[in-house]
Amino acid sequence: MPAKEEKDGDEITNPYHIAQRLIERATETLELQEGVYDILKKPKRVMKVSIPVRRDNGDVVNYTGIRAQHTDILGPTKGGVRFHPGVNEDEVIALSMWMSLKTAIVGIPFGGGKGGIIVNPEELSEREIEELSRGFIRELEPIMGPEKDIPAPDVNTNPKIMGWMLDEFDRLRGHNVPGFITGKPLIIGGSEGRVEATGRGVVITIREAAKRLDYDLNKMTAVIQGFGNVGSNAAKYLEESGVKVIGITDAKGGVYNENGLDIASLIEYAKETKTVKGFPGSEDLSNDDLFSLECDILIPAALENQITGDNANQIKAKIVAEAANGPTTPQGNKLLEDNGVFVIPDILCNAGGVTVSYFEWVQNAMHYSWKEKEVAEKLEEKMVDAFKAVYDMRDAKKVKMREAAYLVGVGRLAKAMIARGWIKNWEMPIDC
Ligand SMILES: NC(=O)C1=CN([C@@H]2O[C@H](COP(=O)(O)OP(=O)(O)OC[C@H]3O[C@@H](n4cnc5c(N)ncnc54)[C@H](O)[C@@H]3O)[C@@H](O)[C@H]2O)C=CC1
Ligand SMILES: O=C(O)CCC(=O)C(=O)O
Repeated sequence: MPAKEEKDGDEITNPYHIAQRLIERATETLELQEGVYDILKKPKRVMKVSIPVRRDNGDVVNYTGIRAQHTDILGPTKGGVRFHPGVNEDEVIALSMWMSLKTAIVGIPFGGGKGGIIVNPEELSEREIEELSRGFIRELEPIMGPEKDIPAPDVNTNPKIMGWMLDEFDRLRGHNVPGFITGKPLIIGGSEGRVEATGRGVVITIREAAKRLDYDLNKMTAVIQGFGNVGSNAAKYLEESGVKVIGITDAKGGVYNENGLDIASLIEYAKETKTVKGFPGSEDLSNDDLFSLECDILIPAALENQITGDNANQIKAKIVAEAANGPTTPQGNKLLEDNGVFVIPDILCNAGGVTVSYFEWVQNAMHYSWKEKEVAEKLEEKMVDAFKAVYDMRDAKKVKMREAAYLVGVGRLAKAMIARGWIKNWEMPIDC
């Protein structure tokens, strides 16, 4: 369904429609030919596959996997694979569109891709998850590869799963292809700093925002929704930057401590118990209460559509840093902006992950590896430049950060279309 069928006042929660609307608006502001939106509004390719898995009890269950490749105009499509019962085609497409914009904003030579399997991994044994992961790659191998489409971790996937996926791909090709996947274990070509990269990048963008807004991080408090890869690393780097993290929730519950949670101990605790809930020395906290807590920084680091027309007015934070992809609906976003909240949009805020994935791919191509310090320095430079590009666009066009990010992302994709001869007789009206 085209995005235009929804009216402006409606609460739009379909991520595909949200992505389309924002891209369309950017193409209009940039006065691009309609053909540009026609290209960007849908993915270049979507492949849906069946993955039969023999369960431990002998039953066979046929799972559905999806891979969307939005555009490869800047390079091979790139993006994570999530395992979640809520995965659906529109969600995966939207996530692939956001990848295209994200890679353009940080200036790396990748297009946008994303994948998912409709499954609750908590219901599967480790052997079953391995079989499912290998099956996903077997089915999608024809459209993947280091110069075509490169997967990585996302919700409920991790380096161990990337290792299985790489092994399956290598067996199919008959030789080692380390650049096929990123976020893999170090011993088989992973990069130092990839596990931490998204959280680290989130905190760099918060620091850059605080500088511009003249806030002192040492006097700030933060709350985080989601304590997986991204949320836990964001918490760690926030604490290191002097921010007091007072509230955290995950899918099973939440914790609050007005004096600040001890993040290193909480990470250990959550590793053992698979949740932050019940962390000694803290009070219980619900997701609803997290959003309305008195704090300076709110970081949604879980799933889409968490900040909506229903709860955005309750948010007291001065900065919302979107570590998750698509955590805010358009209505929620409007309320945040009307209330003067500084939003660091997802396609900028969480771009640290794919940036270090790019460094991993480069190291694989060189058959060489960098030390963590070098990776962290390179990430710092990319994130600072990306933040500046978006912030400068915000000033130049007198728009909010989200719209500015879309103008930078779509503008750079349009520049590539000019360079490839897809658009003729047109010049960028702004520098991006
Ligand atoms: N892993 C990466 O490098 C990147 C991830 N992202 C995005 O960041 C977000 C989180 O991803 P990861 O940390 O990798 O996933 P993860 O699987 O490691 O962690 C997800 C966390 O969200 C929590 N969660 C799930 N549903 C929830 C709910 N309804 N309420 C509260 N918490 C809930 C889970 O309990 C878990 O703590 C996703 O939107 C993902 O697309 C974005 C860029 C890169
Ligand atoms: O590291 C990557 O390639 C992709 C990470 C990702 O899925 C994302 O940025 O949403």
